Amino acid sequence: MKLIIAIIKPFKLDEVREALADVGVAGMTVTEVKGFGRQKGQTEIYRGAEYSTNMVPKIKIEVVCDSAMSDRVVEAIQQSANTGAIGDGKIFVLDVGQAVRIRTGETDVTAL
Ligand SMILES: Nc1ncnc2c1ncn2[C@@H]1O[C@H](COP(=O)(O)OP(=O)(O)OP(=O)(O)O)[C@@H](O)[C@H]1O
Repeated sequence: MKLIIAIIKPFKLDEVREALADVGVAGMTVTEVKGFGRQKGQTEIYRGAEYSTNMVPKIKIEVVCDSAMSDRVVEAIQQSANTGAIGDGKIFVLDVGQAVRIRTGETDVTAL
């Protein structure tokens, strides 16, 4: 099994979710996060003064899937989250040792 972590632009979430459903992803976790890549330098006004902030709102998607479908999941995210502009995000792929469905005790791929 693989854990695929994707950091994407928030407005791309619906499109990415649909693309993941199309390749057979059954579940995912979504978190609102902040981060920066190479773009940095975003500015914001607070009480009339301009402040530089390096932290840009992003969405983090976590998907655990069978290793055999990992490449398809990564491709679906890369294509659906892509605008061609800076800040489109990153995808990380990690190995997963174990999964358990709490309700039934099913394990590994059958727990996904
Ligand atoms: N090395 C990293 N480790 C963890 N998270 C990262 C890393 N790089 C980027 N991120 C996350 O991904 C988000 C988007 O990164 P971003 O797309 O700006 O990266 P980039 O390398 O500058 O690419 P681009 O040139 O396309 O902007 C960041 O806001 C941050 O949350």
